[in-house]
Amino acid sequence: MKVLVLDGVEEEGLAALRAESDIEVDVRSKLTEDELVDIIADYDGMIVRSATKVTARVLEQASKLKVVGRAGVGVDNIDVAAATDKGVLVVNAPDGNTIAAAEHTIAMMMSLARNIPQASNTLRSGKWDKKSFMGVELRDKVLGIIGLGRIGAAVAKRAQGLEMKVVAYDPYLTEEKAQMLGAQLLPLDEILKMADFITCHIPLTKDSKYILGEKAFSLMKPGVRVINCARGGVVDEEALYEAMQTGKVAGAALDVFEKEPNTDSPLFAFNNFIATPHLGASTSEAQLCVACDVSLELIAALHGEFVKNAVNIPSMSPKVMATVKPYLNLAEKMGRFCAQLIDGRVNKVEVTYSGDLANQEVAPITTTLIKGFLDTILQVKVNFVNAPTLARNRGINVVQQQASGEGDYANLITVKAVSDREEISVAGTNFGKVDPRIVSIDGYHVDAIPEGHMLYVPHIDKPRIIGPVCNLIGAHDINISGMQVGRKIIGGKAVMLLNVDAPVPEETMPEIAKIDGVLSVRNVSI
Ligand SMILES: NC(=O)C1=CN([C@@H]2O[C@H](COP(=O)(O)OP(=O)(O)OC[C@H]3O[C@@H](n4cnc5c(N)ncnc54)[C@H](O)[C@@H]3O)[C@@H](O)[C@H]2O)C=CC1
Ligand SMILES: O=C(O)CCC(=O)C(=O)O
Repeated sequence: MKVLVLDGVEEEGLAALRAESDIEVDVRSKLTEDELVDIIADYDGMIVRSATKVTARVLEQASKLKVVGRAGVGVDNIDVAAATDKGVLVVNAPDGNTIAAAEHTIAMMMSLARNIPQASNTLRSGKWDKKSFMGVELRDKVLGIIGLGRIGAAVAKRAQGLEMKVVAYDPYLTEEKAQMLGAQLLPLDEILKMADFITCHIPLTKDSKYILGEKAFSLMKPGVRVINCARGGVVDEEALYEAMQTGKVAGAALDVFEKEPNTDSPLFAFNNFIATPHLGASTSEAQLCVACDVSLELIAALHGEFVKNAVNIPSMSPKVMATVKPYLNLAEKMGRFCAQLIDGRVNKVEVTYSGDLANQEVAPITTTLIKGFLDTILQVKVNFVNAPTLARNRGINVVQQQASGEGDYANLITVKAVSDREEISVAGTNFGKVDPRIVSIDGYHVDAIPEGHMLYVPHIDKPRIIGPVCNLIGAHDINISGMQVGRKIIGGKAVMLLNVDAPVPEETMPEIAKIDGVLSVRNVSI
């Protein structure tokens, strides 16, 4: 497998990736979109920082690509929706650069308070000017943090060490958590009115775009200082320009811009404006950390194992992972089995969990079952990433439910598939920890190992059915390795499920179907 590494990802952090015998690492300097489009079909994985744009056009050509890794937090340079549609996993490395970004924010705040970059420039140009650079202290000042996540929390902790009063706006955080971090949660408007320093630590979303815009600046306290080390577009640069022009804002520090790279912002005209070229994560420690983290995620993803920091599939704690893992094989096989049994356009797949699974986090099992189901009927590559979207796009309503009460099995997954022609149900369980079995089809008990080639023959429960079916299969020199028959009442409908060493030839199927008492016949391959 080949992994393309761009944007100067720290070389030392790629060691784990390079150590994998089946992975070849190809480090390139920056590529244009056209260059990327030309070569991307050769790669199974890629790693970027923030410079490379992984666009829908690039992904369109990425026929082998399984995973895009972001050595950092923000994935706004990756078209995640297009990746999801294509079944490409997107992973990030959200923890490694938290301290770097928080320290950069504190450095920006101190620089704003004490005019350090400007004073340094003046001195280097030969002027010993003390008068122009009167500063302010941080002690007892109010710091307003917008977004109290990983970085916001690390900034809060450091600001308290500087004896600042920390207030925060984060509508997705509980009061208790904010209290633990030593910050008082307040509505945004109140923060804007009271803060001496305001710093943003939120992703750029449709809700957060221009969160510091014209209205916000109008509410701010005169003499406020504003910092953005999160994402360009969170601060409206035109509105900031106006607020600096009027003197409302006493200083601003931006590490990130709406358009990057940005070397000619009108804001550069203000002496009380400080800028760095998206350096928040640029420490050797952070770069090593994110490169190591993302390399491990790529190794896991390329080997089909679970990743910790997936952006476009629900993330799973190690505890949930340990619980669901033994059932994924069973679920995928059940999905495949069901899809091959049902006729017509499927519009609903209902998955019910009981026994041990009744109280577990089962969503990943459902996704795997749907993956197995769709895999057998679609030409496109189906995986854990795009299975839910593909099901939705095909009008398949996936319902997941957990049964209450005791059942006959320690764990049981029941799938009911409904089409415009029929409805079928299949139940399966794991014997021991990882030994999958189909234990019921449409309520008929069986005990079949779902693997290899199988022949499903619903029939009437009467003599001279099983023998003739087996004779016809044997006449084709096909070995039968397992057989299950299930019925509800003597002489009623019954089902027969055979494990065979090769698929029964299609031309034999009508002969089997003609046997008196056979209701239908179907090959199933797992
Ligand atoms: N300048 C740089 O080099 C770096 C920038 N970043 C950026 O910093 C930002 C924060 O990163 P983390 O703290 O790791 O993320 P995080 O996900 O841990 O925290 C984000 C916080 O923002 C809150 N939030 C989301 N939308 C909000 C809104 N509209 N209003 C208020 N709060 C909102 C969330 O509830 C969450 O608590 C990201 O955009 C990331 O890309 C991260 C690392 C380096
Ligand atoms: O990789 C970088 O330099 C930028 C980091 C960043 O912006 C992020 O992690 O969101």
